Amino acid sequence: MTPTDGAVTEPAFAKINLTLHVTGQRADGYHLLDSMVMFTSIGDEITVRPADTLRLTIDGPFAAGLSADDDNLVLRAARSFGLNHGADITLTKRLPVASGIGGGSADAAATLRALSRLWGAPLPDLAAQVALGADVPVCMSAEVTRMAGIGDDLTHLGPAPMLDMLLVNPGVGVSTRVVFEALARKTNPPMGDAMPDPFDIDDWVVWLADQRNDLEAPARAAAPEIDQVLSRLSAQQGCQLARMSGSGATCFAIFEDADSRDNAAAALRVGHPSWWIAPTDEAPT
Ligand SMILES: C[C@@](CO)(OP(=O)(O)O)[C@H](O)COP(=O)(O)OP(=O)(O)OC[C@H]1O[C@@H](n2ccc(N)nc2=O)[C@H](O)[C@@H]1O
Ligand SMILES: Nc1ncnc2c1ncn2[C@@H]1O[C@H](COP(=O)(O)OP(=O)(O)O)[C@@H](O)[C@H]1O
Repeated sequence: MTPTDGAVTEPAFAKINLTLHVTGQRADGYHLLDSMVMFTSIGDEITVRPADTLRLTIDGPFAAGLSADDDNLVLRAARSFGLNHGADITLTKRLPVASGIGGGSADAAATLRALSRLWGAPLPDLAAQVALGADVPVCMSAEVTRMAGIGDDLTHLGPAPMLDMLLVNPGVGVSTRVVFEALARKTNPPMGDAMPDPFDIDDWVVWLADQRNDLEAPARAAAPEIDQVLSRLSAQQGCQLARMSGSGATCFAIFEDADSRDNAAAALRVGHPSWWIAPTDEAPT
């Protein structure tokens, strides 16, 4: 890539639901959420270049799990501008597919940002973003965000605290729709109003210990491997908290420091060569 080929690159950071409280269900079946969302520095990447027609190429370690057909969220995002413009789009897929860390939604959001810059066009509105995926609006920014409604009511809370995080996926794809449908009780308490000190990770850990992911139980029933991931993560030295993100199956753990996180990653890789194990930290904002 040369700086003169007109390329625009946007990161599609992994989305982590630090909490995910399901507080109700709408008449159309969509669930109401109260979720604390943050982003990590690991993620997919979208690059767009000027072209006459729309084309998508996928590379990266998880490229084989996806096809570049019209249903790909990247191409759906491009068409949502309602313009007949072309672009050569490259998606570098580093996140496992259907894994509770918003890969598809983050890709769609990054595509919207990149094409808005390339085409000089305004971003599609909130309704158009939600139509791509309920998680697309929150993925438009990398800030810590309290997400309510079905994903369309956002309160941005600023940059994430500095933290040392390990993401682990047991290599099992989980359907978001199936997990929501299997949730036994649809009305559960929201997070409450007391919030942690935004810059104090110890305060976050104490606060998170009192919060929940209501989708963890149905996801664990669908994919029992999640039990093993959570118990292995919790047993690692320096692990302060381990929990599932989104509808699973990716779990995250917050570690005391980068050394204990990296030691845990090395230990888990030995016992579980097929797991996706990604040491990471907070996304830049
Ligand atoms: C559960 C969450 C939490 O952040 O994340 P992931 O597990 O997908 O990462 C999201 O709400 C997922 O958002 P997203 O993956 O964009 O969902 P969509 O494509 O719009 O919907 C997928 C399926 O989940 C259900 N769904 C989604 C969002 C929501 N608030 N209520 C729902 O019931 C929908 O009914 C649909 O059948
Ligand atoms: N660019 C994309 N990246 C990931 N998944 C995509 C993409 N385009 C379409 N999909 C489809 O969207 C579904 C949800 O994927 P994903 O967003 O990764 O799930 P999750 O939000 O649970 O991590 C998958 O079944 C996948 O086939």
